Amino acid sequence: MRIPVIIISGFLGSGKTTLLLSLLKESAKRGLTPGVVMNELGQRDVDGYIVQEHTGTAVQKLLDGCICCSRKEELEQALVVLVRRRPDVIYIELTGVADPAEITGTLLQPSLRDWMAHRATVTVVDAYHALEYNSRLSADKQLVRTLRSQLATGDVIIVNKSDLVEQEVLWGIEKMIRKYNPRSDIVFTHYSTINLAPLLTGIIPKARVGSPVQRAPQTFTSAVPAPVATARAATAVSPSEERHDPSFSQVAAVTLTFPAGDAQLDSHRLEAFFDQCGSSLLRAKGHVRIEGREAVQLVQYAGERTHWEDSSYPGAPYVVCIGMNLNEAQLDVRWKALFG
Ligand SMILES: Nc1nc2c(ncn2[C@@H]2O[C@H](COP(=O)(O)OP(=O)(O)OP(=O)(O)O)[C@@H](O)[C@H]2O)c(=O)[nH]1
Repeated sequence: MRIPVIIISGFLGSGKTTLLLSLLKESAKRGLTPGVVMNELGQRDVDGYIVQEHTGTAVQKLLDGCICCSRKEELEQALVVLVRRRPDVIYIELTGVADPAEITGTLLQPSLRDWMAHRATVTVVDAYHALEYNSRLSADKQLVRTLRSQLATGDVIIVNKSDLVEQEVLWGIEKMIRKYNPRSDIVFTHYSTINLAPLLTGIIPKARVGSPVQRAPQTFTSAVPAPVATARAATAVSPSEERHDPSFSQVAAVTLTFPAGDAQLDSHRLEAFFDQCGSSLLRAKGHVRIEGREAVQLVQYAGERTHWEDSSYPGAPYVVCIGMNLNEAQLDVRWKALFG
């Protein structure tokens, strides 16, 4: 039986990793061994660390560029490696600027097509920004096309962060989605909480192949799932080589590091730093040391909001900023001033 592949697509900060974490927890609950491929625009593996920290799942990481166009061979190689481990299901989380149609094409390569089969593409939409992105990103025609393709190719479209908008906005988003995709399931969520059963129905652990397939409800309408225990699996990390390919579209990532020593940041100043970047900053994330806080902080800036969380990240602190036409030199000057 070919390994089912679920592709998670959606723009920057929409809630893809949040969905992946739910899928991994649900997989653990079902006794499934998942294989995970994650792609990051930046050089640092922020999301991969989050996944390992929360679920202990082995992750194939492809950093510093988008696998959708220029780096398809790397995805193919990563999948070939994964297949050898015989996972029950494979999840591929794309960068926010990747076109999922390109990835389904890769799955049909001779080296892969006998081993895996595309099961579904789930596209996550950020309800807070969905309606304004068309105009905000209009200077980047390639990106606008990609965002439309993310909608057009989604078998399931999750309109996430619905807690941040009014009902009328959700209706507007539904109308926009239907323009590009008349057939997908559309689910309105917060924290990407959907009924995962339709995605995972029929996928059974290898050890149980031959036993009857469990029936599951066929609707995506979700209730909040009960907390589940997550299995700690062996962690296999494949850091990518340092590469400097241009990102797909005009969106690019800049990595900012801390000065040597025990430098710490003031959390309010870091939030102001993000805010002052204006609309050119689409996403920022990293692991930082913050004054007055014992634990390393995972900082996430998405949708003009900054979220903080304790982390056990052991490495050198950093922040990855992702945006359109970011002025790297200016950013660097402002960043250094934070430590003054
Ligand atoms: N208010 C709110 N925040 C959310 C929701 N879903 C996710 N977030 C937060 O939004 C931020 C981005 O979520 P991620 O799941 O990392 O988004 P992503 O699409 O994986 O981001 P990138 O891979 O960096 O593009 C995190 O701080 C999440 O906690 C939601 O429904 N409501």
